[in-house]
Amino acid sequence: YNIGTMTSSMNQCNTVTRYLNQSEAAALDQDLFTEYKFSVDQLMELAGLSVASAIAKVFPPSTHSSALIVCGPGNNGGDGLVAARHMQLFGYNVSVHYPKRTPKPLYENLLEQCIRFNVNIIDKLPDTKDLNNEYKVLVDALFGFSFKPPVREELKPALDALIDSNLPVCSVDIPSGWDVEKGPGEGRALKPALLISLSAPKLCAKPEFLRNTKHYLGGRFLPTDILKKYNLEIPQYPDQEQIVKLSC
Ligand SMILES: NC(=O)C1=CN([C@@H]2O[C@H](COP(=O)(O)OP(=O)(O)OC[C@H]3O[C@@H](n4cnc5c(N)ncnc54)[C@H](O)[C@@H]3O)[C@@H](O)[C@H]2O)[C@@H](O)CC1
Ligand SMILES: [K+]
Repeated sequence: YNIGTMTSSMNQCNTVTRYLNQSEAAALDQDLFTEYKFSVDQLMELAGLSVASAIAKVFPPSTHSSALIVCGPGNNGGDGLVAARHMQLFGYNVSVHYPKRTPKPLYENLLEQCIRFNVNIIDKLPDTKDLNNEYKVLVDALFGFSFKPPVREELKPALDALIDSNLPVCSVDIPSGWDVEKGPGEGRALKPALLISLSAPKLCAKPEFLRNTKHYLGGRFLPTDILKKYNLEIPQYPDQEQIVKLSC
């Protein structure tokens, strides 16, 4: 009896049965802002903190000291800027590449905070060989649930750098370049080593698309009524942690 209990708790698998489609992800986001009166800054801070926490769990600073975060123009990029600051506090040596900057106070302030926390801002990405030599882990904060493929020319070099590198890539919410509902598609696609789904997993995070990808859930801010409204059952977060491991 005792052994059985132990085995089953050791093999415990956290799985989800419901995945959000693209319009549900956007609608849930809107509900949090309009009905629950959250500001973007609040949710982005929690999202970015959970991203940094999952990365530190899987690729800790003791073995993966030097990290490069590639940030896109939307809120996914904002999550990356927040994660950059927390990772710096966790002991990483963090660099940020932020090629298309959105001129809004939220992003400008997050970038300024990065600079003040000694995050290194790099305007030009090194070639693949130098990238592989200079960093230990990459963070993909290019596109989130609002992305529609194919990627436009202006951000293609940033996505290509993530795809071409042989470093582990940690994707924020959606592996960039993937269809939010249909996954990586045919041909050349990013293969993240780690995906951190935020608030609830989207369809592209189904296990069939994540065969060699570790999967965590973060963004611990969903009220019970939202879970009910969207028919979501998410695993329980352990204790006070910001993240919960999905899959076995
Ligand atoms: N409710 C949640 O779970 C929360 C989500 N957050 C983050 O917000 C993300 C969604 O943010 P947004 O809605 O701002 O959008 P995204 O960050 O997903 O991307 C939108 C940006 O990408 C550009 N873009 C879209 N398709 C493109 C293409 N084919 N080629 C080049 N550029 C393209 C758009 O012009 C826009 O600037 C989520 O994935 C998550 O990371 C968090 O910040 C806060 C809370
Ligand atoms: K991403």
